Amino acid sequence: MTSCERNRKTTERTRLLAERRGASPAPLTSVVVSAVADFGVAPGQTVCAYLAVGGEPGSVEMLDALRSAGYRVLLPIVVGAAPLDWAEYDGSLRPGPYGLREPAGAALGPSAIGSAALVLVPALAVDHRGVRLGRGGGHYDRSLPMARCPLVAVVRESEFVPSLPREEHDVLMDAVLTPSGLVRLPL
Ligand SMILES: Nc1nc2c(c(=O)[nH]1)N(C=O)[C@@H](CNc1ccc(C(=O)N[C@@H](CCC(=O)O)C(=O)O)cc1)CN2
Ligand SMILES: Nc1ncnc2c1ncn2[C@@H]1O[C@H](COP(=O)(O)OP(=O)(O)OP(=O)(O)O)[C@@H](O)[C@H]1O
Repeated sequence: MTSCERNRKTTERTRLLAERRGASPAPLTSVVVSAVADFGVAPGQTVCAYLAVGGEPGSVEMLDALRSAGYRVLLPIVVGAAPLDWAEYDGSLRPGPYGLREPAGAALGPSAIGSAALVLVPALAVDHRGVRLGRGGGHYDRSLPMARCPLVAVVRESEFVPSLPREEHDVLMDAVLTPSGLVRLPL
């Protein structure tokens, strides 16, 4: 990856974050439950999810819908530049860094992502090959290699784009979920 391509990532991030500031909320409830079922994940199995911030699609209602459908829901905990830690979402949350809210339950360790049957990955954009653009901390790139299940990026329709700059550490997504539904990748 050249510094020119790295700059492209930064430019894309700035553009996408600005677009999100004017976007209408996308709480995603039933479409998420359908997508998880579409991958054959059964009630009782574990789904790694996230608590939406800064205009991301998703919501607390999305997490509650997954729990109501019988899934065990894990949420990420940021621990500096280490891989993400995880804890079960039991309905209680507490403030975390970057304006995030985090699960209040006991931390399970970074390897807990290995117990997931599906990971919902927050993203600013994803391309037709499955290349994901995140917020630039590398948190998911350090954690996703420990997952052994489908990885589903969650974005708005306009954030599902033909091509994004790709670095060697970027982990490819298996599918993209938008408010319109699930698309398997690569296209
Ligand atoms: N929902 C969510 N959780 C996540 C991520 C993410 O992208 N989305 N991350 C992906 O790696 C990690 C945390 N990284 C993050 C980095 C920056 C900001 C951020 O810019 N926050 C805004 C505040 C947004 C708000 O208050 O609405 C800010 O600090 O200005 C958020 C998360 C782990 N958890
Ligand atoms: N597996 C990894 N091990 C160590 N460093 C990594 C790894 N993956 C990414 N990084 C570092 O993290 C930084 C940000 O990477 P990148 O721009 O791909 O983040 P991102 O995917 O947009 O962010 P996030 O995953 O937090 O949403 C880069 O400096 C990169 O070198």
